[in-house]
Amino acid sequence: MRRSAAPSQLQGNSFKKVKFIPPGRSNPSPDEEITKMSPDVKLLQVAANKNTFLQLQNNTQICSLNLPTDGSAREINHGHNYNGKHCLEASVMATLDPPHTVHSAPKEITVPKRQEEEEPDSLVKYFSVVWCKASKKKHKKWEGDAVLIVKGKSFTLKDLEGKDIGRGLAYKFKELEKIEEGHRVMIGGKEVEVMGIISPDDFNSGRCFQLGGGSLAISSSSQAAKKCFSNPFKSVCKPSSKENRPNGFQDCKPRHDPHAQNNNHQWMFNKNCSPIVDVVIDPYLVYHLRPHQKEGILFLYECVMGMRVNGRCGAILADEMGLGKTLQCISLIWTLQCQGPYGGKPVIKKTLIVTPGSLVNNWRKEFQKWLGSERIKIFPVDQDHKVEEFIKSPFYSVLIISYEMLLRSLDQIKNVKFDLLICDEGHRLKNSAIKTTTALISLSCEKRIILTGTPVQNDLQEFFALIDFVNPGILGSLSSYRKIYEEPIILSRQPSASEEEKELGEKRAAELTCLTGLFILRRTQEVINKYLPPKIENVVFCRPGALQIELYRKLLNSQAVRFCLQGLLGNSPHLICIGALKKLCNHPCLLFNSIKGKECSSTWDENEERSLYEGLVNVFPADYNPLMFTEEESGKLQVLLKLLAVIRELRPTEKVVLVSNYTQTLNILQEVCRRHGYAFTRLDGQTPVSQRQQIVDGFNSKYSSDFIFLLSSKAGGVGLNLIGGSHLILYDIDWNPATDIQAMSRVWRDGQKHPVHIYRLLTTGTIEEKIYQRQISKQDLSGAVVDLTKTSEHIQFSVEELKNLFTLHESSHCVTHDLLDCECTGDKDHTGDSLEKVPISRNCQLGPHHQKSSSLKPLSMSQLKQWKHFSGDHLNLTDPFLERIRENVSFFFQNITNQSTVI
Ligand SMILES: Nc1ncnc2c1ncn2[C@@H]1O[C@H](COP(=O)(O)OP(=O)(O)OP(=O)(O)O)[C@@H](O)[C@H]1O
Ligand SMILES: [Mg+2]
Repeated sequence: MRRSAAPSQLQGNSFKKVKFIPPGRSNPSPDEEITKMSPDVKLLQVAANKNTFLQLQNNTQICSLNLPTDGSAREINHGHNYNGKHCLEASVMATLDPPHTVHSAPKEITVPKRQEEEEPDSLVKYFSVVWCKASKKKHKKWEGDAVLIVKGKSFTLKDLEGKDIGRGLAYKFKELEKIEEGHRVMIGGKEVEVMGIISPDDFNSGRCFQLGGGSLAISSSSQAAKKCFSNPFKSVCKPSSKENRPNGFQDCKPRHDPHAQNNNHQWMFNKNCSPIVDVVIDPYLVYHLRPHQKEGILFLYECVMGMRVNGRCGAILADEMGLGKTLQCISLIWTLQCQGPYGGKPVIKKTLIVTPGSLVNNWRKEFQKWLGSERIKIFPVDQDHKVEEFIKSPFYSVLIISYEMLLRSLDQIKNVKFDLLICDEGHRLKNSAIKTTTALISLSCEKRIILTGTPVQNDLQEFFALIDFVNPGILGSLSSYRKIYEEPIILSRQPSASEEEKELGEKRAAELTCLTGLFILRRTQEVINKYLPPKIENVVFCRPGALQIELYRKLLNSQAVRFCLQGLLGNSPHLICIGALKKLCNHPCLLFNSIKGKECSSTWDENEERSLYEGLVNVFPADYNPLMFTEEESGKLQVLLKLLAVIRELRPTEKVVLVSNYTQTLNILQEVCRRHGYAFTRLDGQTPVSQRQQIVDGFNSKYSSDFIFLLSSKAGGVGLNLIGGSHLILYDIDWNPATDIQAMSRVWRDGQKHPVHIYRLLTTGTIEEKIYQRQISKQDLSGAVVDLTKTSEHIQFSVEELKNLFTLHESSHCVTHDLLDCECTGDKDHTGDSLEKVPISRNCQLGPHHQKSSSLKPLSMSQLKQWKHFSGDHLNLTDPFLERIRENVSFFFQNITNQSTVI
């Protein structure tokens, strides 16, 4: 029989194909490769083996990067530093349950119930097959590889993208048991020939689809990290034919020693057979590097050099905020720009760093901080420094540009040959359709790094986009990824999932984590905790003012709210109601402004906003002037003022970062600063990008007289260092815990000299408490919230939830505490069991075994219970700041991290 054009004939069947050869690259036959192995290369290996191979040394002065040329180097890299760890590290990123969209899962088998009962599970078998349309032709022209699942008496045929392409029933039971290679079956109009057996493990993990899908160039199994330096020829078998497989497929032996020295990297990158030299990081930098940063640089080096995944040069560094991703990249750039493993020749000449506009100058400053101005010539693009200048001058090696400017200068940038591309805050590339992503994809640079402090596995499709950006095609096409990974994983997380579906989903998730863990690294804040001062976090429940309560009641009685509670959510009136309540919590004058603004507006939506605001204006005093607002009208504002006063008094040299999500609220806070003579500076969405760094530097400077930094968290939170402030007050709460966490991370980071105090202000019994509960309750950590781009518009509310949201709890000191099932009455310091005893539960797209605690994760209810907590009436408050504000506070939660750190 001739099997012309069947893919299997060219490369062996799907699970026998050569591994580690990325799609698109030629896949030379093993024999060809072996004959190419020149004596020179062997000599070179000997030379290489004599080299002191590259390890991260404990000596802070020397940090050299490994070049994997022999087995020992392999062990150092992956046995010691990363083996298995990456799967673990990568897993830490995942935080959330599956997104709300539920995809229909591929149904493996549909067998009538009665049959299923008769057939034992052990009869599920998997085969790799080739298929073609049924015909009477003698010489078959096979059309493709596929996976055949035989369960009981039923067949399912899946193509290598995971799609069902055929189903069948019948066959006698005994015959089914005998299926082996060479066997032919007819399924749904297709003729199928069995090529080999697939182990359940290979099927469950999805590996049997990978290579044939033209996707993964990575070794199989959880040992992937270790194997990525193994011989690329190791899995090679001759195309299947009965002659050379006398004992059946499973006895098939590799033709070449899988443990032989790996020269693959050299084959690809050292064609001139240059001598191998150690790549050593500048001791000037090493002196400052933290251990996790040394590890991170080694990781980035291995990724961009194509050492972790053969021929793939992308990486995602997803360290939590403040871990010094910038310094790690600067070290990498400086190292690669000066040297390389082959003949010492530099690996890169030009680097492109794309970053949010507000951070262009931060990058410049960091380069200056760590390398001074002489070593490396960087070119930050701003109004006065255009890309043309960079292009014309051979002087500069690093171009730093904002995402917006990149789009405008794309044509010019495309003409420059960049060897390394770094995308800071790169989670924005999670949408492959947006212009920025397509622009960056169009750049030919192979070595790509995404930096992000935000977890990247919240949404499996966004995850795919990020992975596909750094290592294009590594997960195959989006459609095959969906079938093989996303759908089974999501399905397995549904409450209705069967055991089988759960197992499959978990295995696929584990496999995906392992594969991507080779080039994703995430470390949590804990690795730098020991370098940081203590952090005292407080959740402060502020009693609402009398006017606030009256207006709140009135709003809840409005027709608009009643409509919402009847489930009439057509034009999203609930969002308008929520917005009004939130404004009221910040200050009644904001609500007043909205009412007046709408009265004058011709676009006032008759049905919704009018019915919400009806009669409200009468609750305000007749001569109410929002510009003359008083501080007593808002519970939170009163607390804020007392807090500012006590900070000023007790810590006269310390500064405060005051955060709100709303510009209008910042206006009020600014007015309050003015009234009380507090010097302030402000950064919000309107602040020109060119001025942002200056404002930040000004505040951080010890010579600055500014006491307060007014920050709009959404506008400018990401990436900023505000270590000049040691008190951070979150004036309002966002639905999305990530926004708040981002803001909080601005002050508690490397370089902070003082103990950090964080105050989160919530109005007792109101919607703010509900949002907080939603943030921290496990159930609500689902897809919609932990992502900076998601807002309340993305959250679906049931009528029940709205009922709860639209309730004012006037008699409670703290509804959140009431919900904790805590026995205490809040009359003394109360802390539950030690925090360690409480399992920290995090929901993760990639499964339960990928969970790890982290200080930057949203709290869970059970964790909150472990915080010290007490009511405002508590007599002996030891914290002098809390003591001063207690009068307006009904309840406190407090947690101290790093209490023992000596600063
Ligand atoms: N080894 C170090 N020693 C001292 N300071 C350091 C070190 N590494 C980084 N820093 C400082 O820590 C601060 C935070 O670093 P960086 O801005 O790079 O964090 P990041 O990981 O990018 O965080 P984000 O996700 O918030 O952007 C910077 O001021 C940086 O200079
Ligand atoms: Mg950063």
